[in-house]
Amino acid sequence: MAAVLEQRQPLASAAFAGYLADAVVAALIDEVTLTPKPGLVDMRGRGAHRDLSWDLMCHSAWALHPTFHAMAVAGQHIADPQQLREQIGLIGRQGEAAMMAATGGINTHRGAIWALGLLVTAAAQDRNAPTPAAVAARAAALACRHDRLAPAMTGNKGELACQQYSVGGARAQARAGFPHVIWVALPWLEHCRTRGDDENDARLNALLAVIANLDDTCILSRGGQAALTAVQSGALRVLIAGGAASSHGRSALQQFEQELLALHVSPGGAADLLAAALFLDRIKT
Ligand SMILES: CC(C)(COP(=O)(O)OP(=O)(O)OC[C@H]1O[C@@H](n2cnc3c(N)ncnc32)[C@H](O[C@H]2O[C@H](COP(=O)(O)OP(=O)(O)OP(=O)(O)O)[C@@H](O)[C@H]2O)[C@@H]1O)[C@@H](O)C(=O)NCCC(=O)NCCS
Ligand SMILES: Nc1ncnc2[nH]cnc12
Repeated sequence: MAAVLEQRQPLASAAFAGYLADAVVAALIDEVTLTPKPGLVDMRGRGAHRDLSWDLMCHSAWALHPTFHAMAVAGQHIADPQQLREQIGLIGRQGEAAMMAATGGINTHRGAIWALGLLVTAAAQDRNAPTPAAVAARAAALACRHDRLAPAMTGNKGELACQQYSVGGARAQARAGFPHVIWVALPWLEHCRTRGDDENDARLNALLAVIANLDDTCILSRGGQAALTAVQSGALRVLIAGGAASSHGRSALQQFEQELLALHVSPGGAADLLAAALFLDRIKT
């Protein structure tokens, strides 16, 4: 019996890493497929983006499966937290290169690789504690460690926006334990499901609640502080009007979408955090 268990243990652990990577890809596809999303790529079209499409986002999500799988395996097998942080940093940068190769140089999921990469690693670290808060806390501990192998500056638009507008961006969100996932998106999902919204509307309302509260560097880098303030209050207006499940909320949502298109901005960071919430929701027990 002991010999059988010894043989089965590694198999079960390999299957768990595969399950987690599948769950990340499913969450990314659920996010991009959610329709209608203001300013973002969805089943209707490319929102405020010229170079993205639903097909490309799905292709990119699948191309990242090996990246998320490798991170989950690292989370299972590397006990030293500093070594783990640096290993997933390497895997993450290789994942960004794989994403660019798959999309012909278009940034589809850089923010998602970061957020979901940390979360999938943290989920794999302890399969007995898959609650959203526990996974997010472990992910935050990893994000807080300094990756000595990372370039000092990325030169990315997000980093520049953080400096210019004094916001924390994707890094601070992770280091704080994903507050917009744990305290905004997941409670909104739960609240909307409980009051009887259908799943699509519950997800849309969760997204709007994140948009209303997030310093999204995607919006800042394209439209500056004025655009961010307009977008945050536009999302709040939709929720106050009753949200996506109500007729007033639906008209407010249409108006909000027109505002985003006119400003030519897109809440890409909020979309990543919705995907993170959908991942944690999928794996929780
Ligand atoms: C830490 C990194 C994420 C690097 O971050 P940095 O800030 O240096 O640069 P960006 O890559 O520009 O920004 C980070 C992306 O994170 C998303 N995001 C934005 N605001 C927030 C927020 N407040 N909280 C959480 N997440 C946020 C967002 O991602 C989405 O938008 C992307 C498209 O954005 P962009 O290219 O600006 O816009 P386009 O419309 O494409 O450009 P134009 O059309 O205008 O030209 C898309 O990818 C979404 O995912 C931000 O873009 C991280 O990359 C890093 O350091 N990695 C190193 C590897 C590592 O350590 N990994 C650890 C293990 S996972
Ligand atoms: N649906 C989406 N549209 C545009 N950018 C995104 N980044 C992550 N998800 C996105």
